Amino acid sequence: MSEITAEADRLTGMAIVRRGLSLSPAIKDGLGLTLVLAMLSTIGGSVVPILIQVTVDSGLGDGGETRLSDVAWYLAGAALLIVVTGLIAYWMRVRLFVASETGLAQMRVDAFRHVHDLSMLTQNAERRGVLVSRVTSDIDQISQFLQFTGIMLVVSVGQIIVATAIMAYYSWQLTVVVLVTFLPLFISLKWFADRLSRAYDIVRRTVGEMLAVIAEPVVGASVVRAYAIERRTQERVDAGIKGNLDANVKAQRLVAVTFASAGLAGGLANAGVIAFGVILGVRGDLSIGTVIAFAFLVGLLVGPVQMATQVLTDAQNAIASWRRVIELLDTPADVVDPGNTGVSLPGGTLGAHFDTVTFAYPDGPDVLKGIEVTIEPEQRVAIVGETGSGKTTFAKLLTRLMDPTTGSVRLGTPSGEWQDISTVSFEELRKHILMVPQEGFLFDATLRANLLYGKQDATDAELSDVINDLGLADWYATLPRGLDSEVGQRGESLSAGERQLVALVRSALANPDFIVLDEATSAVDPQTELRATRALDRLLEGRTSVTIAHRLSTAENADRVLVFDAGQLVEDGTHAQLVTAGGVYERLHASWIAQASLASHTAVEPA
Ligand SMILES: Nc1ncnc2c1ncn2[C@@H]1O[C@H](COP(=O)(O)OP(=O)(O)OP(=O)(O)O)[C@@H](O)[C@H]1O
Repeated sequence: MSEITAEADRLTGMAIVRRGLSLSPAIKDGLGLTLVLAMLSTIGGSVVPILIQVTVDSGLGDGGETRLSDVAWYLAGAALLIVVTGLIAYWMRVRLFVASETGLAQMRVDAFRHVHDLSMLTQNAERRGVLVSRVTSDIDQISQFLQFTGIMLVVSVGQIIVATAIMAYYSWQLTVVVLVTFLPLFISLKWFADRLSRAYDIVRRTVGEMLAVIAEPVVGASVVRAYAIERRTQERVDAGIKGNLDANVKAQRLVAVTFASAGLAGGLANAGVIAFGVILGVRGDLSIGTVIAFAFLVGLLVGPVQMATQVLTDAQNAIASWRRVIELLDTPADVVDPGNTGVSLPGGTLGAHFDTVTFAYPDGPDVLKGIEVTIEPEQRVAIVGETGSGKTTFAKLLTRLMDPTTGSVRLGTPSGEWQDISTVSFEELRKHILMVPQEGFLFDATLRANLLYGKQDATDAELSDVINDLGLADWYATLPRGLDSEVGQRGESLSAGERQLVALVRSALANPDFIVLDEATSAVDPQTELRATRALDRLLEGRTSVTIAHRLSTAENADRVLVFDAGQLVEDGTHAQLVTAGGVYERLHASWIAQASLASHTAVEPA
């Protein structure tokens, strides 16, 4: 049984980057050349101040002699250099973009597939949102880092090194002046980055909270209106928006401080350069061109320092995101698909055998204990039991949505072989056994597209045959646009009963030999109820079925009733045998009868 692993928690930042790159090898494709281009464009940009110096000095001329033709050449050279540097920067960005997007697209595909391989346990409701955000926003964060911040880091570091080297070549005294001015900022960068990172964490958290308080009343609009809680809802929304605004303002204040500090340091450095430059110039140690070039070189330091805190924060976020995606990819799939190595199931209608099956949810007690039972082919079995007795767990094990903790579940025929379902490929298994939920999930598409989830390549003729066989032709004829009707998000344009019918048609299209059904509990109108009962009867004909029964009639009409109590199979027989056996079933049956008579009594009572 696996939870999202914490293995990646132990990796250092660099190890995460290495692991991340090995999972998306396309990112590294041609990275060497891209880095060389990045360095070339940096050097190109840094050479401009040198050209300014030689242009100014030869323009003003040594000893009063002006060489205008040289100035023209230098200017032409500078223009050419700027154009070439621009082209190199463009080429570098395109290469970087293509490589990182290709690599990350692969990572998205891998992560998405892996989410599907995880068992229903790992993907339980509250984790689903987290899993989706790993595939989407976490990978976006890495992409942002690789395409912008990461290269900015390389370019910025390169720019600082090259600019400092050129400064040192011109004048070590002025270089010391500049570096001393920037030193306090360099030292405090990490402190700023940590504070900014924390501030952004709060921004992200408040974005989540804000979206939740906005989305909830939209989804539950009818409840908000029914109970007239618009004001309270609006107050919660306002508070959510305000929280996000405050967090953003706080984070942006920090950004503004770093920007202003770098600008201030640049201004001070330039003032120092001019002051000391004049002194050195007067002594004849420095030319005017060199002092002007220094001012430009100081400008080359300001940009990287202004961006440094942002770069460090983005780097931290990207590493955290990479860590989360790696954790997801490292989580072992606990229900493993044997794929091509899987065995086939025998032909003919299948039965099932539970061989001393025990099951416990992660860190929980055994919820199924030593279940030993054989279900014959074509048998109609009803499962009954109190809530929490283990009925759904039994059904999930039977369809391999989860694997038993101990023991095995097999499918086969009494005369043929029995195969452990963990050795059968998912594809083969789904051809034979299918779990029909109370209501199928509906996608925002046409009714036809939704039905075809049962069999993607079914023709229209096949589809209408199945609908006719289930006796549902009159139902879809009542829909305004027949099979082309749009069902809306999650099927909201259909009634609960119609959504049940969709689940039945899908399963009939899939045509398995064995159906495991969670009987619908939601009340529907009598006409749809009748249709659903008739369709279900036809669907189960000639098939083996196990139904989690919530209705009296289902248990009464079944060939066999299995009664669960606190994770144990306590009774096994027909309705007639069990209803007077003095056990759990007799008690349950009595309470069903009582409920049914209460319901009919209330129905005829005047209001
Ligand atoms: N995802 C889960 N994680 C942990 N425990 C679970 C999980 N799902 C079910 N259980 C526990 O396992 C036990 C059996 O649950 P199960 O859903 O199989 O019962 P059930 O008979 O189908 O109940 P119901 O009729 O209410 O659906 C219960 O105690 C339940 O709390």
